[in-house]
Amino acid sequence: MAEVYTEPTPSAFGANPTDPGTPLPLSADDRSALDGLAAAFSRDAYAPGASSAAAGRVAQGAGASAAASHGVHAAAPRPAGSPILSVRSIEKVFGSRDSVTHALAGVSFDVAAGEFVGIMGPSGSGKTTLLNCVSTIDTVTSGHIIVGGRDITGMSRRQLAKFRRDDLGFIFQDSNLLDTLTGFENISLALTIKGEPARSIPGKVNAMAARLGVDGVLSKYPYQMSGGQKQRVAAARAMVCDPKLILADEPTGALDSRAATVMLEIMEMMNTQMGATIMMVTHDAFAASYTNRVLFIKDGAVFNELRRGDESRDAFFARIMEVVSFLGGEAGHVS
Ligand SMILES: Nc1ncnc2c1ncn2[C@@H]1O[C@H](COP(=O)(O)OP(=O)(O)OP(=O)(O)O)[C@@H](O)[C@H]1O
Repeated sequence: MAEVYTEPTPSAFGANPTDPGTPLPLSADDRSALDGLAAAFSRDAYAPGASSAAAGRVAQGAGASAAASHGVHAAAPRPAGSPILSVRSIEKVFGSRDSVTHALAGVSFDVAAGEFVGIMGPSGSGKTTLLNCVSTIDTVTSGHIIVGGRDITGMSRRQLAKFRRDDLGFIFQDSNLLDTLTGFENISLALTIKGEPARSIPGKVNAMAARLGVDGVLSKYPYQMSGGQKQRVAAARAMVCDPKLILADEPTGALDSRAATVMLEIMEMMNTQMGATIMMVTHDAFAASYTNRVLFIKDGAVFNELRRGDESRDAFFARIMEVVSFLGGEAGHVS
């Protein structure tokens, strides 16, 4: 889609993110947006009054000297091998008595550090339920989910909130950027909520944006960005806190084929060069062909698994399509 340039309106951090300027007071809208994002990052532990404190820290972070901003953050590549995620015999039952759905009926698998894993399966097979359980949006009926050696199924609400904030990064189909914040502010807010010292925030945001090719849109608001730019800013927001695991839910589902390809190449780079461990739910075999391994879910259970190995992406795509066709052929190449 052609990008229409609109002069950015002054933000709370100045128009140029590399020269943040004097922080302006946040409007009531900005504050309520901050409340929303803080709640998303830390739903249960979020305390009244935290928004203004968080906003203050964002403002300080963005206003810190640009010189301090060169303490560039880059996630250290993690060696593949040890599992970051272990899913053990999880079941999820919805409803009761007359109307019971076994959305997950004993799912087990591991995701090793440094893997990029795709989850595919027909509609209603349990992909979203699985993602929701790993992301702690939902709870399992039985079984265990272990992330970074800790069983999240036994955590308290407060521990879960901290876990989501510290250990997980999210990329949704709709970028879920806050409309009233610029790209810079959206990314920096993730660091602020995590408690990152204000002086190191601009450097980390600018460095991550540069790696993901969105340094040119940091002063723009989401409505001034293309769909692909928004997704890449969302990816930068997910990556900037160096989470153990990035969960992506149809990250290219709303993009045209060109923007989808750029996004997938960025995610591949996040995995291979920046050490991100990624689990991505997708209907799209083309998107899945960028991963190292695809797990196929059917009727709430792991039905098949394909590993890419040294295969070309095209060859992997062809094998994925064979399984998709066998399962009912609802996924395919983005047009
Ligand atoms: N809150 C709920 N209450 C009752 N049943 C549910 C609920 N959420 C999901 N289900 C059922 O669980 C099963 C798995 O749903 P899920 O959304 O995980 O599938 P999916 O593979 O993500 O599907 P799609 O590809 O269409 O998004 C389906 O039969 C669905 O109807």
